[in-house]
Amino acid sequence: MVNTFALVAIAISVALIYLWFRPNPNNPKNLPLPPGPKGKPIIGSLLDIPSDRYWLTMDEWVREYGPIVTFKVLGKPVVILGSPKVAADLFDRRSAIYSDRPRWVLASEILARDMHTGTVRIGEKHRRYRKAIQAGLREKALNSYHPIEEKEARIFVKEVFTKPEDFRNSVKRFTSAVILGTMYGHKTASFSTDRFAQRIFHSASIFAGSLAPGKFLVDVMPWLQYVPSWVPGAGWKKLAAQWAEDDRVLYTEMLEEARQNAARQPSFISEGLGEKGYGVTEEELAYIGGTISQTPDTLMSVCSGFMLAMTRWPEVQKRAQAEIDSVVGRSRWPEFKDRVNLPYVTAIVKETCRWRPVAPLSVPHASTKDDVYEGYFIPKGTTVISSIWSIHRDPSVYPNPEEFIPERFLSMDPTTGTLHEINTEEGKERGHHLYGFGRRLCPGATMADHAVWIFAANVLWALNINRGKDENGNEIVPPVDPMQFTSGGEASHPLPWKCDFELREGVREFLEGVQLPEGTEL
Ligand code: HEM
Repeated sequence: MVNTFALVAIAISVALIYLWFRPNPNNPKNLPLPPGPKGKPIIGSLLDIPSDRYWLTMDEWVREYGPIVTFKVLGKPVVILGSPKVAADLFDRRSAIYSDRPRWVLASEILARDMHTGTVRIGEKHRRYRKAIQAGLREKALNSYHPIEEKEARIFVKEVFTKPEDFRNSVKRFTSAVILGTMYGHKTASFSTDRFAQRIFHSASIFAGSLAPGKFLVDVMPWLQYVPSWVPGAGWKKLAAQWAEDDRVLYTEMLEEARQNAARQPSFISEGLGEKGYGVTEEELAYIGGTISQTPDTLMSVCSGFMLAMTRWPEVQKRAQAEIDSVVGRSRWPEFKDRVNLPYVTAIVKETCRWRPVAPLSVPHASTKDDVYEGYFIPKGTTVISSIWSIHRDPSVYPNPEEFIPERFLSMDPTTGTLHEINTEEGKERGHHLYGFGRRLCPGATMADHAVWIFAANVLWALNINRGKDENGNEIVPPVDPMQFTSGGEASHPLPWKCDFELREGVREFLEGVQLPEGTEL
């Protein structure tokens, strides 16, 4: 009897040892994971990732271990891609494998009820949502948004000149007005009085916060979602349910507003309603709109980054103004049609996106198949992060990466002396990777780029952004190191800095012609 038990115990032990150590049939040579920090037993590198500006830690790992790094959290590998080549190899060239998202219980399943285009898992639903967005953002629609974008950029100039102390809210108003106007046909009043503007920023900050790695235990231990909310420590469930309900109400209200505005101002959402729509249900359309309504926050960060760079590098500002004055002149505002003749302004926008990327770690992807890359094994289900911060600092692609150098995106024709846009090899048409990669590439990238460009062109034409002064009247050079940018969440914004706005020649009379929407408080 004892012998039988012993034999069974031995057989089970041998089977378990075999199962534990057996070679993975997809990794018969037992290739290693990409190199990286060892971490601690069981928890791995969980405690090595600070809650503050964690992209800087990941960037240090890239510098130490190379352009592809692995760290582990509770036994699960996370891979960081830290060069343009590696990111393009995996996310673009192997997009069939690397286009899923990790499972986010709080952000995706609870808050977004599995209908957020950016967090939904790869598959039929994701394809349908992307198709809907692409249908809504086709070239004709993007061109029809130009009058709204141009008008809002001029309202920004008027507002910021009148209330310079409140310029951060004016930037928020500009980006909200562009998105709410084009997506819903909504006329945005002041940031503080508008019906939707503050709510979309609030919703975006909760959503971005809920994506922060390790912030909510339920993402590490999904079973926690089934613990009743009266159990000590499960109070987060009530809060999450409230956030989810606030978002549902907001998205539904905005969709209804688009329906009412359809005749006066057709919009992305109104075009998607009804039988001819985009092939999604009305509820899904509301959530697609909801996903997009979170983008004023990221747009605001790029526009503020541009203003900070102009304060810090006045010589760049002057050169751009000289280009604008020679092409546009002083008797009209810059328009989209000028873009082709303003390569230096375009290069400033690109350099802003490269220099201080608003999403320094982009949005994580996940793999759906075991894979081998450059002698390393990457198992199915691995979370793969593109460290845009590191990618935009690869000195072989972007020499002197800490310097703000728009010229890196330009070449000069030696015979005519005219400037032309050039793009870096892996950055393809944009020259940077702010908008991500592959099948998850931001579908709003062109629209976002238009909004930032028209903002930059109009601000440079109308205003000098001057440095603030200290109590002795000396100019304050604004600090621009990474600590001057907010931490946490997915988006990083410049912290407040001192600057002044001065109207350029002949602009005052143009401001009189800028009509402010009803409800605007100046
Ligand atoms: C400066 C502004 C913006 C930035 C920096 C930005 C950046 C990004 C990034 C990094 C991603 C993830 C890419 C990846 O996973 O590889 C993304 C996804 C997305 N963006 Fe944007 N975006 C901006 C504006 C917009 C706008 C204006 C729209 C729509 C009009 C938009 C719609 C989306 C959607 C729907 C996704 C999810 C795509 C997917 O997962 O398939 N974004 N964006």
